[in-house]
Amino acid sequence: MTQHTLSSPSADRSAGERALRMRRRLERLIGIAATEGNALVALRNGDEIFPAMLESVRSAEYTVDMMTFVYWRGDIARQFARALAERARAGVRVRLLLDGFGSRTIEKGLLKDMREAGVHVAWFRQPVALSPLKQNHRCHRKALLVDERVAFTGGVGIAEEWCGDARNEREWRDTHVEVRGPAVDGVAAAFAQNWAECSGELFDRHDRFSEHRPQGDAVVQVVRGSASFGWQDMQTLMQVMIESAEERFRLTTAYFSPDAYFIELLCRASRRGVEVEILLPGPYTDKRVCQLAGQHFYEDLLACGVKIYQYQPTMLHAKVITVDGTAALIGSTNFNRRSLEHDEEVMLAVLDEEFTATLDTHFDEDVAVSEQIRGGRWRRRSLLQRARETAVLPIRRFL
Ligand SMILES: O=P(O)(O)OC[C@H](O)CO
Repeated sequence: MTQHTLSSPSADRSAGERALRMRRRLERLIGIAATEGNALVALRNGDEIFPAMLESVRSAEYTVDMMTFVYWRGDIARQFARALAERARAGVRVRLLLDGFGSRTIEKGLLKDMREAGVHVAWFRQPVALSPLKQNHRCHRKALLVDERVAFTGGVGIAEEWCGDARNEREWRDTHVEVRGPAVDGVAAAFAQNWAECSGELFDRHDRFSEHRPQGDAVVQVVRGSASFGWQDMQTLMQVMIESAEERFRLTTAYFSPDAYFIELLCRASRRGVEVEILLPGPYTDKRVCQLAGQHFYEDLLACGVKIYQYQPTMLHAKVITVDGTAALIGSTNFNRRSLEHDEEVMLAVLDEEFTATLDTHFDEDVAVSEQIRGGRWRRRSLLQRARETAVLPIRRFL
């Protein structure tokens, strides 16, 4: 396992200044104020994530808003449907927003049961009868909001693949976060934006617009990515994080296929002395085409000194970044062009050393069961592998 320390006296002295600089860069370039007084809990893998989410739903007294890209099958899909339906029957306003592509294999019986119980279900851009221009823009946000006081976001989809504790290839590795405090509003706004498009309603009498009391010490900015042409806030967020790194930039992503611009930003960071570490899926990946598109850049990255690890036990689906032990990103955004340019996303930028340290510990533990890609060996990869990397190039802007 690689051990890292960031605790030189000068680093300690400047941690607060670095956080403030990062905060001001993000606030002025994205135009959304960060909030203070948030409490966050990092949840690792289905065994921690799903019980926390379900318990929260079951405790709802007023409102439950849930949006997901993936709602597939399995017992966990039925547990969520039952919990949402039960709350709707109890008089809670329950709204469920499903992406028309990502959730197309949901059991129709569950939809029927939820609707009969009073759950408001809406589809985000179902491919049937949708303009081809909109087909490519998916709702990739994952959010659960309960009673305006707690929000969850991260990488998890509702399907049996995410159950368990990453013990084998049937249990995916993922990270979610539970947040309380004023940052809940940012996640709520991400839900409201997509719900309004799909249902025609923005809010109703169940929304209390209650005030938030401080819940903790974390400073959080909630950044929304929205599908459109041109430069996106999500790209600004990534660029600021990379360019603000002074000592260490760590990226965990399920799908790594950015454009050449972001590869160059990573290389530049490494060249100026930042330890850049990238943790990606290995032998178990559900989208080999994305992996190949990213592998096309491995040689360039390795040549600049970037460290690349491939996770061995199962599919790695988390979307987490940490910078200098000071700041962290967590949410729905992959480090690919689909997330940075095409889809609706939501990401928390967290300025909190304790929370960042927890995610760094997860990173260390994941690296311990990963294989590092070595430059010499990678350069000797097979012609077939090289041909496959080249073959996916024409479609990489959609990955
Ligand atoms: O797009 P993500 O990162 O939510 O992952 C879900 C995948 O599409 C599953 O194939």
